[in-house]
Amino acid sequence: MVAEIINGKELSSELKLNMKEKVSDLKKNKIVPHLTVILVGDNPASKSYVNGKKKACAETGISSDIIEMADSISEEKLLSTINKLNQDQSVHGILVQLPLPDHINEQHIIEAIDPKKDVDGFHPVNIGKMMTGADTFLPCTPFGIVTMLKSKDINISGQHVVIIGRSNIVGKPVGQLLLNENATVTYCHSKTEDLRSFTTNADILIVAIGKANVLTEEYLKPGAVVIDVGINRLDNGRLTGDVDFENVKNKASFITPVPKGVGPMTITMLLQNTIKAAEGLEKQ
Ligand SMILES: Nc1nc(=O)c2c([nH]1)NC[C@@H]1CN(c3ccc(C(=O)N[C@@H](CCC(=O)O)C(=O)O)cc3)C=[N+]21
Repeated sequence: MVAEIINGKELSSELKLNMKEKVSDLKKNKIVPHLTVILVGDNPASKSYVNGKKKACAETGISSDIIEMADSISEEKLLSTINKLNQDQSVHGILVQLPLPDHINEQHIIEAIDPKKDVDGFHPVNIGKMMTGADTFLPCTPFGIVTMLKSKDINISGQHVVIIGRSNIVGKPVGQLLLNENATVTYCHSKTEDLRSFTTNADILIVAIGKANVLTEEYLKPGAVVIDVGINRLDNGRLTGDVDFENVKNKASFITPVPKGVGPMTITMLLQNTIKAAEGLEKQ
């Protein structure tokens, strides 16, 4: 068996066509969806991701701006910038690019963003709503993963999903979203003993380890769906996931590539959330 590839870049292009229409409808009603991204410091990876977001906004007609701040900025200054954006009626979505410098408390920053403008879906209010299955901004990477599975009509209900990774932005919320879809969810992480005993029972395996090419075929049940959330830059400049794609592709039924997998879907779901913010949550 050769796994079918779930191409996140192509799916993103299709979804963006739809979004473009929604944006032009909003513009007819004099609403121009606007995303403001705050970028602190000059981490090259962060800069490149932020540019990707800006480009994707432009493709769909969403207006965006980037506020760049020095690495040495104080937490107070960043908080006051967020406060101004919270008050600004023309700004629908606010995204503070993570990670932040060590002297800034990320949780303080996330909690300062108006939950109605929290297009990352990281605010505790939105996380709480997500857990209860209420309508809210879903965190972009988990939302993208669920959208990819549904695009291929992959059954989630009753399936055993195993997640490797328990971060607040990927592992934990993707488990909640899939639980809401009636999956049976197992969380594994760096302290898990005998990882293979769990992963070889997974119908859907979500890999967010943060190490290049470490997930090989002996961790898989034949026919499993493999979602690779990793983005690792190799010394030769190439991007690769946490999954050893070539090694796994003959044992899985579906697999997401890196690049052109989960990454582009993360950005596309950010656009979707920004449109939702512009439409106003209560209207949905
Ligand atoms: N507040 C916040 N929200 C985020 O959503 C957020 C963040 N901080 N910090 C960093 C991570 C990472 N992230 C990616 C988005 C798109 C690609 C992406 O499009 N990747 C392309 C390749 C891009 C390239 O070539 O560099 C791909 O996989 O095909 C990757 C990574 C969003 N993040």
